[in-house]
Parts: sequence; C-alpha cells; structure tokens
Amino acid sequence: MSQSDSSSTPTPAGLKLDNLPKKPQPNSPMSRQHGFVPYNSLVTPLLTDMYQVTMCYAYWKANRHEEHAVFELFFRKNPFQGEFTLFCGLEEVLRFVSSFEFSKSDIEYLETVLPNCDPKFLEWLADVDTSKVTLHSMEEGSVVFPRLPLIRVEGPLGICQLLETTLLNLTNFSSLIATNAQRMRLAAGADKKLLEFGLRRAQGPDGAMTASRYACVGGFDGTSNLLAGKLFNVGVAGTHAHAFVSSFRTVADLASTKMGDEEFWEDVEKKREELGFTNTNTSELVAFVAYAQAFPDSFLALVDTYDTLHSGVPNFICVALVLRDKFQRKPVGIRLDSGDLSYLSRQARQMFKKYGLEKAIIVASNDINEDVLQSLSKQGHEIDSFGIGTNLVTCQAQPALGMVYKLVECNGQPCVKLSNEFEKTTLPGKKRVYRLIGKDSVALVDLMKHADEPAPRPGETIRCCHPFVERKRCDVRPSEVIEILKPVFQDSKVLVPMNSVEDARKRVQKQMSILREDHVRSLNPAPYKVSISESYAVFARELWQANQPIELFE
Ligand SMILES: Nc1ncnc2c1ncn2[C@@H]1O[C@H](COP(=O)(O)OP(=O)(O)OP(=O)(O)O)[C@@H](O)[C@H]1O
Ligand SMILES: O=P(O)(O)OC[C@H]1O[C@H](OP(=O)(O)OP(=O)(O)O)[C@H](O)[C@@H]1O
Ligand SMILES: O=C(O)c1cccnc1
Ligand SMILES: [Mg+2]
Repeated sequence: MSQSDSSSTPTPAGLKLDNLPKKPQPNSPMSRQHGFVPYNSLVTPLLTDMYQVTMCYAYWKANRHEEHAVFELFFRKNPFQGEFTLFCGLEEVLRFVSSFEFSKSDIEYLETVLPNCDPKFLEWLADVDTSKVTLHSMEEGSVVFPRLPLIRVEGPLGICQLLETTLLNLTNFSSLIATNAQRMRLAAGADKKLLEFGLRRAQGPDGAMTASRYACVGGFDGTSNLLAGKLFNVGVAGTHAHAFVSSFRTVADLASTKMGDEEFWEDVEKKREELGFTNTNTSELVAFVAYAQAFPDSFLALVDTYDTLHSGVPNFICVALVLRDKFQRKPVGIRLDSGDLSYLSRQARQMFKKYGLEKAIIVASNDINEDVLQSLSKQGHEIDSFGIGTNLVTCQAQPALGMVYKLVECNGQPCVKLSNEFEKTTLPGKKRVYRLIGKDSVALVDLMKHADEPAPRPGETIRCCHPFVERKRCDVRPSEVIEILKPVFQDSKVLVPMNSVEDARKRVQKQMSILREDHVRSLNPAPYKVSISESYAVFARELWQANQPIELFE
C-alpha cells in the first residue's frame, strides 16, 4: 500500500485552500490581525439563513441590536443510539468568526433581497465585525453530552444572531463524522488500521473534505483523499481498483517481462506451476506483475476481480514469492472487496502461512459499517486494515446531529424556551461547566452551574441534580474538577492554538480513555450523567414556572 504521513503542524497560512482562495478584505482590521480565514471559501457571513438577517434588521429597527446577548450551542441527544459525542468544528468556527465581515457585493445582494429595508441598516451591516463578541467553547475533539453548552456566544444581540446558522453548519457534521469514526474505531479494535475511502460517495466536495478531516480526528489512520492529505496534513493511503486488473489481458500488455535486468514474468509463471495453481486467471496474474513492477516495495493486490480464493490469492502468492525471494523486495498484501470477509480473510491467512507469507496484510472493504465491524470482531477474522467509505462519510446510520443554538440571556435577563417535551426546554442563563473526575481518573458527572456560583472544589461533596427530573439527584466527591467550557475568542483575538488534526486526534484518545466502558459499549450503553447544581435547579424551575401560563379548567 502506498502511504505517506507527516506529523509536523502546518501553519494557518499554509492551510488555505490554494484553489479556492478567500482573501481577507484588504482593509479589514480583523483579517489584518489574524490572517485566519476558513478553509472553505463558501464560509462567509452570507452562508446563513435569510431569517437571521431579517431578525437582525428587526432588532436594529427596535434599537435592540446592541443589547448584550448570550447564546448557547448544544444538542439534545447523542447520535447512533450511543451515549457519547465528539465535539468538532471549533477551528473552522474560530476562522469564520475572526474573519467575519460582509463584502461589498454581499451588501449589494442583500439590498436586492430586502429592497424595502432602511439603507442605514445596510450601512451598519457593512461595518459589522465580531470585536465585541466573546466565545467560550469545549476543546476540539472533546467528549461531550446532551444539553452541555458546547459553545457560548456573547455579544451584541444582532451580531450573535447572525452567527447561528453558520456555527451550526460548521459543528453539526464535523462532530457527527468524528463520532461515527470513533464508533467504528471502537468496533474494529485499537490495533486495526482504519482508512477513509468515501470521497466518491460523500455529500459533495465539502462533505468529502469535512468527512476526511474529521474521520481522522475521530480515530481513522488516514484517507484516500489526496486534497485532504495536502490541506490537513493527514496520512494518505491507497491500493488499486478492479479496473486496473481487468485492463490487462495477456503478457503482451507488459512493457517488459523483466524487473531491472532480471526476468520477472517467467519466474512468476514457473512459481505458479511449481505451486500447482493451474487454474488461476492469467490476465489477473499479468496485472499483478505490472503493479509489482511499479511498486516493488509496496505491492498490494486487489484479489476479488475473478475469484478470490481460486485466483486472486494464489496469484498474489506467486508474485509475492518471486518479488521477495528473487528480488529481495517487500510484498505488502491483499485487499478483499466482496464476499464473506471473515471467512475469506481466514482462508487467505492460512494460504499465506503455508507459503511463508504470514506477515502479508489483509485489507477489507465493501460497504462496511459499524455493525459489520462488530459482527466481524465477534466471528473472528484475519483483517489488518479496513477501508470504509459510504457508511462512514454519509453517516448512513444517522445523517444529522441535532445541534441547536438558543438564546439563554438577553440584556441581563435569563431567557427560556418551553416545550411539551421536557428535553426541548432550554436551560436559562449563562452557565459554567465542570467535569468531575473520580479516583481512578474516570469522568463521573458533568455539572452546570450558574456563571456567578463558586466553582466546585476537589474533595468536597457536591449535590448534582438531573436537569429535568427533580427526584433524580446524586452526591459526588471528585478528586479533580476540570472547567471544560473555556474562553477561545475575545477582543478579536483567538485565544487557543489552532489544532492540527493530530492534536485533536490525541485529545479524542485521551478523552475517550476517561469514560467508563458502559458509556461507550455499542448495545444499550449507560447514559453519562449531565447535571445542574441545586441552586441552579431552583433558579431554572422558578423561571420555567413563571413563564408557563396556568390553564383554568372549569
Ligand atoms: N462475515 C461477515 N459478517 C457480516 N457482514 C459481512 C461479512 N462479510 C461481509 N459482510 C458485509 O456484508 C455485505 C455484503 O454485501 P453484498 O452482498 O453487496 O456484497 P457481495 O455480494 O459480497 O459483493 P459484491 O456485490 O460487491 O460483489 C457488506 O456490507 C459487507 O461489508
Ligand atoms: O464500500 P465503501 O465502504 O463505500 O468503500 C469504498 C468502495 O469504493 C470502491 O469501489 P466501488 O464501491 O466504487 O465499486 P464496487 O462496489 O464495484 O467495488 C472500493 O472497492 C470499495 O468497495
Ligand atoms: O485505495 C483504495 O483501495 C480505494 C480508494 C477509494 C475507494 N476505494 C478503494
Ligand atoms: Mg462498492
């Protein structure tokens, strides 16, 4: 398998999409300050729903656009019937927020969409920036749970409102993909190589780039997507397709039957006779020789074009033995792309052992998903590496994560949204979030407190209440307390390092290791506790009650 990998962290400037440049506005104080721009040139203030701009206009008309607002971004249910989620997309959010400004042509377009609006609003909009916006966030790659604020956005109401859709767009899919990838990693086992093969099936170019990047954050080892390799500095790898095998017919299709000055093809044919593989497909054997001539130290053959066990694997063995024994080169292995992957991988391994090729690697692909990985792990198999495309990048098992962005405070007053479904009721007011860690470095509970309550301290007994079910409470005495919602953007400055994929991937591994096994198992996992302090519980309940009209029955 041809592979490349590099671990150095690229500079932000080096990460710009070469072929889709979004140049910062030349005179913008923001862009001058950071030079951070989103990877994707479509990520601009106009990549939003129209209602954000119309609401902003109405706030402006009511002279409320400068009122101080606090919004929180969160989701209500973990995806894939699981009990954990990986939070991702922060870096692109920071790139977006720090370069936020409407271009002249954006404003001209908005004028056509809102022809009757006061021109002074558009003048105001043309000057809008995020210098008065503050962001607190979970780290990229954090393990997170329902109802926790993942990003808190504070600042002028009109401007914070304008950020909603884009922030959701940038966090929903990246978090979903990273979570999907991590679930596949758990199902496959830590020792397997996982490769993302989904570019051809992804939801357009940006879906593909996001999937390649966050699959690697979530635990994949690399991707077949070369542009992702270049831009995100992730490992790339690949084998070959059926077209390569079926394009060859006879030995005349080889430019030469030799490798260097030595005969190659004849020796391979002799080997086939010697081993008694009389029925294998000769055109496939020719294709394998051609591939080995091009990649003598990374020869990996797709073996299912004609017949995996009666042609592909024996042909691979013939070429591999000649490569190794005559040329002292390194055959790598095979790829299985159809059939029973458990059975075929075990049969192939047995054949490899018989001919002294026991170290040859077996890559498997073909519509693999989390369930197939789980099932293969139970059945037993000899696969070293999985190539996974469609079901990873399209998140077939759940195509969207329901991240939302809700107003929790405005002009110093807490705000709520009530709902018949209690999960949809919002938690009002500005909150701080703590992860309480137990004796064995295991995460016990996440606790939300009102922003002006004192932080919990290690060693003290802390009463933790269920956000909605009053009788559900527990006491926790943590060994460690970590504040997990941290400042990331203030006074036009990004306050955290821009993560490389590798940093985020390491964070994912570290964070997964503090979760109890029962929260991550695939079948009926146990929910992780997300709780609120007693005093916050009293405050929230009073507010919910104050806002809920009381019906009169007669
Ligand atoms: N041992 C196994 N246990 C569970 N699932 C498997 C096993 N082997 C393969 N699979 C999965 O079963 C499905 C087989 O799909 P399908 O029937 O379309 O493939 P195929 O007929 O083997 O190959 P193709 O149609 O591509 O020639 C795939 O999703 C594959 O990942
Ligand atoms: O199955 P996925 O998880 O999406 O992995 C990627 C697939 O893409 C390639 O073939 P393609 O599907 O294009 O053709 P094939 O089905 O005929 O092999 C490859 O051989 C894999 O089967
Ligand atoms: O390199 C491969 O084998 C590959 C890449 C993309 C899709 N399917 C297979
Ligand atoms: Mg396929």
